This record gives sequence, structure tokens and C-alpha cells, in this order.
Amino acid sequence: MSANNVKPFTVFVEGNIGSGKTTFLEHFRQFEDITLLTEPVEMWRDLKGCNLLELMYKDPEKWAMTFQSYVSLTMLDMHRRPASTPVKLMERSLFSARYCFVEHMMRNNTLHPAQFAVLDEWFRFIQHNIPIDADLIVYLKTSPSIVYQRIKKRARSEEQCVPLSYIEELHRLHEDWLINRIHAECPAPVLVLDADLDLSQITDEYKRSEHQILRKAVNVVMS
Ligand SMILES: Cc1cc2cn([C@H]3C[C@H](O)[C@@H](CO)O3)c(=O)nc2[nH]1
Repeated sequence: MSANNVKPFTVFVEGNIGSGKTTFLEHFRQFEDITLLTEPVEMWRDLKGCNLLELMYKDPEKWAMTFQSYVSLTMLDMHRRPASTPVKLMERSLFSARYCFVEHMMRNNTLHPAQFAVLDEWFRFIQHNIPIDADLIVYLKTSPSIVYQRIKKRARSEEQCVPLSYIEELHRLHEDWLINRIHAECPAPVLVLDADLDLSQITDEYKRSEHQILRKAVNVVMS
């Protein structure tokens, strides 16, 4: 709850791997009225000395369930984390966990149907028993070929084996969820930004969302 005990205006920042979510979030670090929760990748890379991210990429059939279970726990922790500011920006959510990553791993049989069923039951239970809603989703829309080049350039070691086909499938799943709305539960209105733009041009795109987010923040504070 923010200072005046009102739920903060909550934004999920969603997009493919390499779509610029961290850069987008860092743009908002300049505002003191916003709490930023970036993806806890470092927790996934070091759980009691185990690099679950690396294990998952190296042997998906063996580790996808373990990895996605822990990702969901860390995302639930972020959803539940109180914010003392009128606005809370989160990098990804339990929704992209379920509708993009877990969905992909089920469709390509990285997750056994029994494992998928367990993860889906957890998602449904949380969705019906714990408030994890949002007020806005910012979707950093990208072209798979562009983010694939960024991933190569970024050279995050665990991702070097990621094929373009995986990025294309994740793109389709983000489009199905956020644009084609195939899942009934889309938790909030979606603001689509053109995240193919390179860093020099993308600030104007950020400013478009800045206005919408900060204006809402004023409403929260005034309410
Ligand atoms: C919610 C959620 C985020 C997330 C990220 N990842 C991977 C994609 C990237 O390589 C890395 C950091 O986003 O973790 C995943 O496999 N499953 C996920 N689920």
C-alpha cells in the first residue's frame, strides 16, 4: 500500500527476451514516485549456489519444471511486495510466466503434461485466491529478428544457445496474449510501444507511456 494506504497504480512491463524491458524500467528511475521491481534474474542464477537459469537452458527437459516453479515463486513475491509510492512498475508477471514461457514449454514438450498441469493449477489457485492484478500493461512490441541480434550482442552467457525459433515462438505467444487476447484473463489495458526502435529514438516512445503512467499516479495520490 502506498503512504496513504491506497493500492499503488501497478504496471506490468512485458515483452520478449531482449525487448528492452530493463532499459525501459531504468528510464523511470528518475521519478521518486515510482517503485521499480526488475526481474530477479540474479536469484534465478544463484539459488543456494545453483544456477537454475543455466541448468534450464542446458537441459530443459530435466530443469524447466524446477526453473519455472522458482520463477513463479519470485514473481509472486514481487506481486505481493508493498510499495510506499503511488506507482509500482514490475518487469514481467505471473501472467507472462504462464501464458508465454510455461505455455511454450508445454507446447514443445519441454514440460511433461503432468508438470504443466501442476504449474497451471498453481497459477489458477493464485489467480483466484491472491490479488495480483495490474492497472496497465506496457507491451514492448518487437520483431524477433531484431531482439535475436540484441541477445547475441548482449551475450548473456546462458542465452547464447537460444535459437531464433524460440524467440519467434515467444513473440507469437506474447501477441496471442496481449494483442489477440486469446486468454480471457488479460489483467489490464495494454499500451503497445514500438520497442524495435534503437536507444537513440526510443525515448519518445517512453515519453508516451510516461504521460499515461504519471497521470494515473496523480489520480492514485489524489484519490
Ligand atoms: C515470468 C518469467 C520470466 C522468465 C524469463 N525466462 C528467461 C528468459 C531470459 O533468458 C531470462 C531473463 O528474462 O530468463 C524464462 O525462461 N521464463 C520466465 N518466466
